[in-house]
Amino acid sequence: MTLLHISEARTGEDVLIALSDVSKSYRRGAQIVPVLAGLTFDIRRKEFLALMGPSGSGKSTMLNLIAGIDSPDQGSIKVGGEDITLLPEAELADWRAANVGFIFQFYNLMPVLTALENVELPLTLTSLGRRERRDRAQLALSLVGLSDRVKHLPSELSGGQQQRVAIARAIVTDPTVLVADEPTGDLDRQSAKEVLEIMQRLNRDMGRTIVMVTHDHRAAAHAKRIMSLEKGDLSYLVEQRLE
Ligand SMILES: Nc1ncnc2c1ncn2[C@@H]1O[C@H](COP(=O)(O)OP(=O)(O)OP(=O)(O)O)[C@@H](O)[C@H]1O
Repeated sequence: MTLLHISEARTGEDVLIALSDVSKSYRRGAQIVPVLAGLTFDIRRKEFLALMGPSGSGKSTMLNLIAGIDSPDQGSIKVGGEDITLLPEAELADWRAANVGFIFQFYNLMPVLTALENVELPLTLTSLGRRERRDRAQLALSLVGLSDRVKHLPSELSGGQQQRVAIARAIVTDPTVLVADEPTGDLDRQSAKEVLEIMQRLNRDMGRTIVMVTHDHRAAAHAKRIMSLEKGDLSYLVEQRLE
């Protein structure tokens, strides 16, 4: 394991996501709070990146920018060569639906829908027919080991199982990138391990690009690369390569 400065780690090869001079501040009353200041770094295709750092250091902000949920004040964010900061809001929403799979800490499943219906939901925005949607949702659920739970409601599933349904929902549209914000934050150690092993498999065996925010070193150890966003010096990132 080596520790190196981010600028030395940039190879330029097979870059999927490129942040260039990205800054973001929030306004709190009359005060402007800078969160990200001139951040430049790349995420390669098929990367599994864990983003760590102290509370309030801007991890979720950065994830939201990469996912097109939020826009920077300055700088460009290119995903697959397309600068998403230039897209108007309506186009950005379409871009997100087609390119980003979200995994949240508290699963965000629809309580009145079954596991299968939850996974099918993002496909209702596509032109796929009913049969095709169902087949894809079933396949996604089988990839997370839940073929025998398709008809269960979220309330009939454990936390770990609910998060696996959420992962199936995130991959069912075949997105360009999976973003996960504290995906194991609400899980016991065993369920967390199962969820992380599924994410690892999606990355290693299926070439999924994953960006995961986590506080947990055990969770981060499942990634291929760990970056730490440091409070105080917001543009400084430390990278640990785990390969
Ligand atoms: N919508 C918002 N309006 C105002 N301030 C915000 C907003 N979102 C985030 N912030 C502030 O920006 C800073 C970074 O927040 P962010 O959620 O990105 O940090 P984080 O590293 O993910 O923290 P945590 O680990 O606690 O989730 C914090 O000081 C937060 O209070």
